Amino acid sequence: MPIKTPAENSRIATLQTIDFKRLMDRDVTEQKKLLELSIKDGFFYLDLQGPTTGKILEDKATVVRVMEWYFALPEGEKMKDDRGSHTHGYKPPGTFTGYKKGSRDCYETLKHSEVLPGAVKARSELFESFIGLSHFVTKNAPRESLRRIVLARPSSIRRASSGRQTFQHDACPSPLPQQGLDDGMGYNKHTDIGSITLLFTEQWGLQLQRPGSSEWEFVAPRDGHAIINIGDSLRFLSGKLFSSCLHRVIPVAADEDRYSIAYFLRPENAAHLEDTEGRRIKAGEWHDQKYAMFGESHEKQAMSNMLTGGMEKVPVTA
Ligand SMILES: O=C(O)CCC(=O)C(=O)O
Ligand SMILES: [Fe+2]
Repeated sequence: MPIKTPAENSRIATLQTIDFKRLMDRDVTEQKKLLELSIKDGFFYLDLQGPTTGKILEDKATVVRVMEWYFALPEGEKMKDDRGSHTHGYKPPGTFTGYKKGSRDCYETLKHSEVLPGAVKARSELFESFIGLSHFVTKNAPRESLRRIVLARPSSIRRASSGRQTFQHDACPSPLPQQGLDDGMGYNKHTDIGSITLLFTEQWGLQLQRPGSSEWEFVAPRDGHAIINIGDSLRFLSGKLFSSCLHRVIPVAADEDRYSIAYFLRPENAAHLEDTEGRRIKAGEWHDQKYAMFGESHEKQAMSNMLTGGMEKVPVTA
């Protein structure tokens, strides 16, 4: 089935690409580019084509097929994996706010951090391989390069980190054709909590707002590439040098469900951060408080900088 694209007059983000292999080879030009992009955009493509990383792309395609099967299960089946947790298990749609004021999200997720959720245990070999590769890709290339370059601020970037894989499905609610696309709920604007997010999606829907801009731009899905974005924790650890770019997901087609896979690399819970308000806070506390905020009303969210990581106030960089 052809992939649905946004309306013709939509803005599409022009994002730069980092080559994974060059980063692994410690190519200084690529490291410099990564640093510049982390400061200016906080969002870029990661080219994963080639013999070293081909397996992650192969695994990803299979994982998407398993997700199509999983998310089509009856709600009661999926709820068996609901742990009421932000780090593992199933999260039903409507737990968070949607992108439109007053709406709830249409996003259901299956999260894995230590133990594979019951429903996908039978595919443990596939999931373990994919998760291991995601950790390798985020930790050994972007994070290591940033750490090496920002040696003037080595403190917490050097800390151990952990990761979590999230399998996501933006469900097309069944009465949507009657409601019209505008009522679709997507995923409300936010910055990511952790250090680095590795995102795979074959479909449109993701939008970003460049630091300092108020325009939403679509991020085009690109074969052979992951989308990387810097999260709040790494921005805080860099002394707010890096950008944790604001993004959201909106429905693009009334009759199309959307799938994405995110690997969230984050600092260990005990790492010290200084947040948007200058508060000293541990990474684990920032994680828990921000996740709680995702569930609050739009009014309450608007009263704090937490969801947007303070990025709405960052002036445009040249
Ligand atoms: O589904 C997507 O493309 C992005 C999801 C996202 O922003 C998130 O899970 O933090
Ligand atoms: Fe996100």
